[in-house]
Amino acid sequence: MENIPVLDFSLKSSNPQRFDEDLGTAAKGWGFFFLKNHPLSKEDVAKNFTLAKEFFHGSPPGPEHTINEDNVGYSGRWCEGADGKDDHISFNFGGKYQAPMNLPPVFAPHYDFIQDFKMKVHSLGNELLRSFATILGLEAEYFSKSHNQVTDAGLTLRYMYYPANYSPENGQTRLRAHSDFGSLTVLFQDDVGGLEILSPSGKWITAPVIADTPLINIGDFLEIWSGGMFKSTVHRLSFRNGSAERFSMPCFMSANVDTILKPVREGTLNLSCPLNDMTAGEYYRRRLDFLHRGGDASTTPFITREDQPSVDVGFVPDEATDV
Ligand SMILES: O=C(O)CCC(=O)C(=O)O
Ligand SMILES: [Fe+2]
Repeated sequence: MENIPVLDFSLKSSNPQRFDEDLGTAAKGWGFFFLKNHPLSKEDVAKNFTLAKEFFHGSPPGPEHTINEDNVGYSGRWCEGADGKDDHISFNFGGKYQAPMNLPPVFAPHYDFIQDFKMKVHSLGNELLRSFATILGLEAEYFSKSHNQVTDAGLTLRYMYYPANYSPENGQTRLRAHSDFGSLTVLFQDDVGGLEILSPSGKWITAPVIADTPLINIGDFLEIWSGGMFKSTVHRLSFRNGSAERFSMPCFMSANVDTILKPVREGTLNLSCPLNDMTAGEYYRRRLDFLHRGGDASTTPFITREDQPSVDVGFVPDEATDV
């Protein structure tokens, strides 16, 4: 039985070398890990879920799609992907700051709270980026200095809702197989669970839910910078977990828009992706266009690795195993 690693963030101060070793093993193997003893408060996380619930229960699921190019706004049911068939709804608070008066009434009074929470998740992400740089033999600030939350791309907070009475006949998936296209993702989920992850041996595994313990995964940028050493692992949600509604909150950390996407060491890229020194901003924009604005798959950068299926362009229907 394969298990997703659980890392202890308290080691980062008490035994940093051990923490970095564990992080390196997790990043090279699964590309996913749980993080216990992290600095984000239960109360803050719970408040975000309360806001998300109030918003999604209050506005009827519909096809409206108002998400803008800064990744801010509402993305309606069956709207995402080239064929628009994934069954979920989301509200994104993109990296750039948004004026509170443009927010839906449920969120507007909590503008400061949401911005503050994004800053806290971003600080945690930067701590992890310092470890990733150290693991690669780079100065600790190598990655974190190109991740600015206030002046640049920063962190996108996404509230996600998977309705209970979903309709597989309308779409095939709740969330199709994909890799995340930023630097790293911090995912909070409710106790329904159901996220499926492609394991190092190529099996779909349903991730367990561990209370107060976010799941963190490597995104495409870190995979590229590390020359493919750290894995940006494919994950999905399919229609096999009963009919319970589900809420989740992924937080996507991205790099400053002008950061070049190429391996930190010349000639080490062991994955395939049409990059040509593309910037992080351009990569992100093209993947967002594909997701939200019917972008052309042939001009969208997707990573392919020998051990992972081609992603974002269809459903991979084989069953997952619970762990
Ligand atoms: O809802 C989830 O648990 C996963 C969300 C996710 O993978 C994404 O939005 O990229
Ligand atoms: Fe994802």
